[in-house]
Amino acid sequence: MQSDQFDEPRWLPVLDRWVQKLGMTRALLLLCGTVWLLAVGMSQLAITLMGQGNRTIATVSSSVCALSITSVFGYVFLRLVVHLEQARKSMLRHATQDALTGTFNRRYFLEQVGREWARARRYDTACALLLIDVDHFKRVNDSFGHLCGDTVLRQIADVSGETLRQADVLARFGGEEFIVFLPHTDPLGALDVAERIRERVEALNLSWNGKSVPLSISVGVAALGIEHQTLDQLIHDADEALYAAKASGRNCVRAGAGLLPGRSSVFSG
Ligand SMILES: Nc1nc2c(ncn2[C@@H]2O[C@H](COP(=O)(O)OP(=O)(O)OP(=O)(O)O)[C@@H](O)[C@H]2O)c(=O)[nH]1
Repeated sequence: MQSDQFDEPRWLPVLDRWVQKLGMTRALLLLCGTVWLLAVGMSQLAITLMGQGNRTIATVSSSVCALSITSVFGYVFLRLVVHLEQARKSMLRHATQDALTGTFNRRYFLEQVGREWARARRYDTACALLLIDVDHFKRVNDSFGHLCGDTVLRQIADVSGETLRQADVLARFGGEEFIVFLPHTDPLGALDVAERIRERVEALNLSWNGKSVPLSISVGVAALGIEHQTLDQLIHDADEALYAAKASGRNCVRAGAGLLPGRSSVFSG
């Protein structure tokens, strides 16, 4: 997970307040006037100190003053650019990521996958969806505390992320629920990915204050078919499959109706 802390120059809020108070035009005029007076004053001082009337000294001292002032302004400008870029990245993270797990958030998932899903439908390519839900998560929170619960969510996000391909999209869909979009993946491939994630979560072996935390997930799988007119319908199928996984005793993978006609659509833990 990335931190939202960034190195904000301390003078930036002061500068901001100052510009707000005076208005941009007046602040700029005041700044230019001060810099100009400073430049003239410094070069005059240098000329007086180093010998009056000497043209070479005057030229050198004015150049030194101009260079120092340019350096200060260059520094301020560069820090502003760096700060703006950090702020932009931080805003982007807030808009797209879940703060706890570092996965994408629900809003970004629906936006991003909405486009990919439409493309898959349009060009008739395979794609699938997984809904992952932590089993008895309330018990984990109640027995080990919310900090442990948060760690569980992070670990499940990490394990899922490590199992997926780069083109797959993983997001936190709700409290203890994750969603995965698998582009160019047929039903068998999707079941395989779901089962691998389930196995890896089961093997996590997390202990909290010396006690082992029982961990498992249930996964519902749905794959794009002609009956899916909207992304919501695909999600709904995955949700029904997840419900079936919970009803079958949890810690297992279930496929949506009609995903694999004529085959067993069950993987069990
Ligand atoms: N630690 C932590 N807990 C959360 C977070 N978001 C949701 N929860 C908790 O997740 C729990 C979900 O509980 P339930 O919906 O009853 O589900 P469950 O206990 O996992 O039961 P099943 O899904 O049926 O296996 C609730 O206790 C929520 O408070 C979070 O960000 N951190």
